[in-house]
Amino acid sequence: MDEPIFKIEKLNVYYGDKHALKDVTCEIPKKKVTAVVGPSGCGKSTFLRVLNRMNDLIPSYRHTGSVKLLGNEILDMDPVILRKHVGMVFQKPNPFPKTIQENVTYGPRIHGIKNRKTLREITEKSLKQAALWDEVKDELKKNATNLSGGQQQRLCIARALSVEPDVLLLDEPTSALDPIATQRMETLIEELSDKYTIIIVTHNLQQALRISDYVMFFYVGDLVEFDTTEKITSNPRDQRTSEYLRGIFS
Ligand SMILES: Nc1ncnc2c1ncn2[C@@H]1O[C@H](COP(=O)(O)OP(=O)(O)OP(=O)(O)O)[C@@H](O)[C@H]1O
Repeated sequence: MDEPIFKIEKLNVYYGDKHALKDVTCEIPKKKVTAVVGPSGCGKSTFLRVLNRMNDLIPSYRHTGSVKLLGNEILDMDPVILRKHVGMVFQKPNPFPKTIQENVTYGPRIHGIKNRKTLREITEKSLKQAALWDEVKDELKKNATNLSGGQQQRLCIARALSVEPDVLLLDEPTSALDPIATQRMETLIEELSDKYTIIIVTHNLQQALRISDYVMFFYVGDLVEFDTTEKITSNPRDQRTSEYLRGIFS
């Protein structure tokens, strides 16, 4: 296997006394789709949010152990730089109440890009990658909040892609979308995985199995099993994984 994008060793996460992730050790492969699954409250979102330090602002939060992005300890990195490499898209589409173009160029501007032509090129490239360009190319100056839910979510993907990250973290990105928008998003995720590492939390097990190359199964803070989707579905090692996949609990 190539060098993993994330190397995680003995990661323990606490919110006050709550031990939310227990001794998690794993390596996340580059340019693959890894789905994070498990019952409610097992630590999926916590795990995802560790990876770009989104939990840092929670006063009761602390973690021990090591999380390395391409060999660099993320706690030693400037969070702004970390988040340039590790973008995130949330459950509910959350475009800024600004124009479509301003949404996409927000990140590049923060990172010092001012040239208008360059910003226009980034806008087009990012919107094309997010499969939204054809729908919005004539209305880049319109307010993003007028877009449909599915379009807003693809705009959030374009906004994340505009700073050329290595990793996209997706936290239940389709749970607020209708079935057609969900299907478009799934196709998009598959396309993007040629260029980006994608780590997706989803409650929808069928979706996880459809779109992922690897599956991580968490249960009450433990990483019970992490393997290729094929192996996990055909021959899970742990009985809890097998029962979860068979829908015995959810
Ligand atoms: N800000 C917080 N403060 C205290 N406890 C928290 C906080 N966020 C999460 N937890 C707790 O940590 C555990 C893991 O939560 P997390 O949200 O990561 O689970 P999850 O698997 O993503 O759940 P769900 O599928 O319901 O979204 C839960 O017991 C939760 O109550």
